[in-house]
Amino acid sequence: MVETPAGQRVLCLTRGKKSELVVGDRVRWSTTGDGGVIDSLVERRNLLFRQDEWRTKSFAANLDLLLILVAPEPVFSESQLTRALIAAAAADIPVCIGLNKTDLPGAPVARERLAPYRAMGTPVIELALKREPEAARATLAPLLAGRTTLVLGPSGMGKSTLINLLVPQAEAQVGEISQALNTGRHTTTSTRWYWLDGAETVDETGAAPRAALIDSPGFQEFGLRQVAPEQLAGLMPDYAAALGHCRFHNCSHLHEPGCGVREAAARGEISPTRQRIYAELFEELSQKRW
Ligand SMILES: Nc1nc2c(ncn2[C@@H]2O[C@H](COP(=O)(O)OP(=O)(O)OP(=O)(O)O)[C@@H](O)[C@H]2O)c(=O)[nH]1
Ligand SMILES: [Zn+2]
Repeated sequence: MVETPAGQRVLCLTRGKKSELVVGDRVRWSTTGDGGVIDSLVERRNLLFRQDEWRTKSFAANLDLLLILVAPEPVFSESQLTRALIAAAAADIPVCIGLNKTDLPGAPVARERLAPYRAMGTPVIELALKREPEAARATLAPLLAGRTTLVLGPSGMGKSTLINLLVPQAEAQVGEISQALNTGRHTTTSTRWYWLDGAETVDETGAAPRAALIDSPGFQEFGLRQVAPEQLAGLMPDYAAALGHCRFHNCSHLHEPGCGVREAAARGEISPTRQRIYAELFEELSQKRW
């Protein structure tokens, strides 16, 4: 589906067998009368994707912000959060963590788990999308204004609630959480683009870029095979801040003597959980590629 600058939506075919197009792409296309055909892709500003051993899965292109939703319940995986942050850093996309459901009793623990992220400079906002929708709207408005934002989050964190709050006409379904499994059902099955109204700002040229939200389906695995192990530390802000003091230039920061990163970690500048995730990722990304 291609949208013209005038806002008309045209159903287009692609040339060739397999389409590599993703939501957020800009394309050149020709009309075929009742529809259109996509001729070419305009070069992407950025592309957020995950990659495992077998395949690459793109989320969306040309993003201004990645908003990662987490919540006290279901308990979010710090490994998944970190993977999303690393993928965004690798694609040069600004990030923000949204802690939702702050009305729940587990909020202080979740807030504590996010402290290392705040400390390393990752913006964290607090939301209670269901309980305090107007406050959530006020918190989100300046963040989303004039930008294209991809909302990412494991199932059950409140993605659909957020879309429904900001895009009243969206028929995004709000999934009822599966209490028994302590996991949400996957109710969002395709990536969708929504224009946001009422969040307009004027840029330096006097134009008012419209705000847009992209809703993507939940995911189980977040492969980072696009990242080489030696790139990893540079893409994790707490690790990156400690770089430049290792005895060996190709230090893995795992076991080498004279490692400035491990010294920083020993001083408490890198959380134990982040150290564990780094070690796991380093190992995973060092495995032989087929
Ligand atoms: N207590 C509380 N519950 C919330 C809040 N926001 C959302 N929920 C609930 O959390 C559950 C999951 O919310 P959804 O918006 O469906 O989550 P989702 O991330 O879209 O999940 P999927 O549709 O499974 O991908 C629903 O039962 C919501 O009512 C909140 O601020 N506080
Ligand atoms: Zn080191």
